[in-house]
Amino acid sequence: AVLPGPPSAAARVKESARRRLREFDVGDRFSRLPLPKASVLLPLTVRAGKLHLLLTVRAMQLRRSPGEVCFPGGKREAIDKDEIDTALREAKEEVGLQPEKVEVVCRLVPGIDKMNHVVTPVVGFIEDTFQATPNPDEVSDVFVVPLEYFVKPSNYKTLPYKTSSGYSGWMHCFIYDDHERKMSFKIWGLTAHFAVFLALVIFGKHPTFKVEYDLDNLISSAETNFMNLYASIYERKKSNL
Ligand SMILES: CCCCCCCCCCCCCC(=O)SCCNC(=O)CCNC(=O)[C@H](O)C(C)(C)COP(=O)(O)OP(=O)(O)OC[C@H]1O[C@@H](n2cnc3c(N)ncnc32)[C@H](O)[C@@H]1OP(=O)(O)O
Ligand SMILES: [Mg+2]
Repeated sequence: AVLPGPPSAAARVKESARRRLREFDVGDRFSRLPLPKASVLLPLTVRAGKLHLLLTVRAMQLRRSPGEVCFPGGKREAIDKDEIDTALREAKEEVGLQPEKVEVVCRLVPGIDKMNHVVTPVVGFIEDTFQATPNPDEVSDVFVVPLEYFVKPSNYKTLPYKTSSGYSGWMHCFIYDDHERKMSFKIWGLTAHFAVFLALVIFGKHPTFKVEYDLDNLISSAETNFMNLYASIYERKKSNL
């Protein structure tokens, strides 16, 4: 019999990421919150020995967030049995990614979008050979960014935000220059929030900018931040009844 050889560099990069990600899996712990739901897929791929994230640019004719950078994803539909189903269904619709070509690793702590959807990030590995076929109704472009950019950016600023429920904070804003394609992409808000958290989880080191987490207790501080935001919306919803 042929013995398996040593794992390739790419396989080792994936294995250490997988291990870190599993420690942060929230499973279905946030699945029963009484707010509408959406999911995004955080598609990870290894290129030239480094982890990269695939992102999309939303079509200009979309009603919500036209032209903004986001992950493949969308609102939950009745046929979806969980957050993972939603993310995979949307990724197929938007960029032609076949669900069976995704190795789903975990669900991370959710965020909340402008419309008060609980948005669950689902992390999965995709093949380095994947060629996106953007659905022009929803996606105008697809690009990849080295995951390390989200802890060590060369063009970064913060922007203030305040939700309608009165919760305020800072959001990250990255400009990523894709030198090969001679294009720049602005990644901010909820999408940047997920990308930064993913990079913190996987690399376990301090970023070059300030974050609203206790980095020594990343899991619990991420959950506390989410629950504070959630509580501000939930309290407000109740008082509007
Ligand atoms: C502390 C805790 C954390 C909190 C975070 C703090 C950080 C920052 C907070 C800052 C907070 C601010 C947050 C910021 O914004 S920040 C600004 C930067 N932008 C972002 O980060 C993007 C964030 N948004 C998203 O990722 C998505 O919107 C999510 C995933 C939330 C929803 O997904 P999505 O929006 O993608 O939903 P969809 O894919 O189901 O549907 C999309 C639309 O497409 C229509 N459609 C479908 N099929 C077709 C078709 N064939 N032909 C034509 N049209 C078609 C369909 O009817 C729908 O239309 P409509 O119904 O919308 O009109
Ligand atoms: Mg979408």
